[in-house]
Amino acid sequence: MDSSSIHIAMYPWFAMGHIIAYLHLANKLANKGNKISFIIPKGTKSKLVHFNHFPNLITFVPINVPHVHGLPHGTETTLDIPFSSNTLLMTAFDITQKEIELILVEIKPSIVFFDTAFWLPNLTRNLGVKCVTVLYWVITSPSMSFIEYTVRKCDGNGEVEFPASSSIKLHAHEGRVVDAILKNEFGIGISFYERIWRASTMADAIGFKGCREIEGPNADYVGNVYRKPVLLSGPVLPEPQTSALEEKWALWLGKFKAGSVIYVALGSEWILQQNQFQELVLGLELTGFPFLAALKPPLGFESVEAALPDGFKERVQGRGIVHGGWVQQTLILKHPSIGCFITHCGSGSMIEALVSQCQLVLLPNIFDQIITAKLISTTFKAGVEIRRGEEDGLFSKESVSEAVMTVMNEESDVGKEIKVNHTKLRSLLLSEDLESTYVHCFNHKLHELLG
Ligand SMILES: C[C@@H]1O[C@H](OP(=O)(O)OP(=O)(O)OC[C@H]2O[C@@H](n3ccc(=O)[nH]c3=O)[C@H](O)[C@@H]2O)[C@H](O)[C@H](O)[C@H]1O
Repeated sequence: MDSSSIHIAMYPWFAMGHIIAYLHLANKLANKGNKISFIIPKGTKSKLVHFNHFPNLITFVPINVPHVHGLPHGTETTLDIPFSSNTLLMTAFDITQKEIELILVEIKPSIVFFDTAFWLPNLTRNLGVKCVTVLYWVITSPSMSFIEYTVRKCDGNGEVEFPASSSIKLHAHEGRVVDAILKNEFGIGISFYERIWRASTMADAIGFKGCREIEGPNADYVGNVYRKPVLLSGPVLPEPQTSALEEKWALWLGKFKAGSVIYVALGSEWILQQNQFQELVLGLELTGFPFLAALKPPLGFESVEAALPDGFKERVQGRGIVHGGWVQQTLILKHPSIGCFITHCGSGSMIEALVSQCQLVLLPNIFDQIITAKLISTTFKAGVEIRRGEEDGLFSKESVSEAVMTVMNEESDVGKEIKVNHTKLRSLLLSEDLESTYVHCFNHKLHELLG
């Protein structure tokens, strides 16, 4: 490798949303001539190869996911388990410390990117070579700064000025989700926030997927709180996929007029309870629009078909599909028939949503998605949240239908406003030099970290 090239190792949390986002970043950094060693569970590589655009510069390093009591055998990522089991997978993730140390000693990277492995920086102290660690969050900086401010506001030592743009008001049910981040165990004997705090304290620098033009000074706030250098990679837009949309979806979507189909996907982790699953699909039926919902079967069900309301499949025959498996989301969002995307606001899906031409309906689940939904719906008015119960956070078929009809009625003031504001964000993200400038500066800062 020439002197301008860096050997970077990456070890993201075992969630497809993190792994895919890291691989998108790996492509951008490989495009700058860097060599990437991408450490992932051995069976997960097959799901990723078509995302890898620089096979000679990005090497997948397979590891075994240790078995932890309570985890189904063969579990590798959060895609394989209900959200409630994520803490067990995080325990397995923490047990990989020894294997990770052996890998790092062998490959001797100059920089390691990580996100929840708070113990990783310590492993790099004994490699015999200078090795810098970057805590790289794919969770948005407004979400992280909100959490940090919430903790400090409670501690009464919010000495660092909090970005006013993020003064976000949460509903009662949302507040409980945020509290869970601070209190619930995520891996043995440690909360998710404690994990964030240790990782942020131990890392040499803190990176974010995002840009100040959208997220404001939130990344700088987090850097100030931890007194660490902050690196922003920009939005890290997915490289065009090398594969084509599966024929069955291309043919089915091709039956409908442009902009008329609702696409629903809630990321790789969210498994709805049956009652909410049914309210969601009944809400789609109520809209009268064609729809494609890619959802995981509700808890306790082997298939989405088994969980559908009575008579639903017959009523929507030819107009609506509820699919229980993985779909090529970025390619579906590009299809001209898709006019509305109901998204859970995961950071990967949100970027894909913003660069799409769909109207956006927002249905967040976990804490960072809640903050992202507020940013898009309230700050930018580029999407509409589905109304939910203040205390229980439940939505109804009526509230699903109401949100879709609001954005799909482009004659209405709200529909027009959403479209105009979304187009502004899309133009910003796709503007000629935004991403290239961020990636160039990010790469330059990595060199600066190496001294
Ligand atoms: C960072 C963190 O990752 C988590 O991952 P999750 O999978 O839920 O969501 P995304 O970030 O949208 O990631 C999901 C990724 O999987 C892709 N996809 C998903 C479903 C499908 O059927 N086909 C696909 O191609 C999608 O295109 C996206 O790139 C949490 O959300 C968290 O809130 C988020 O901030």
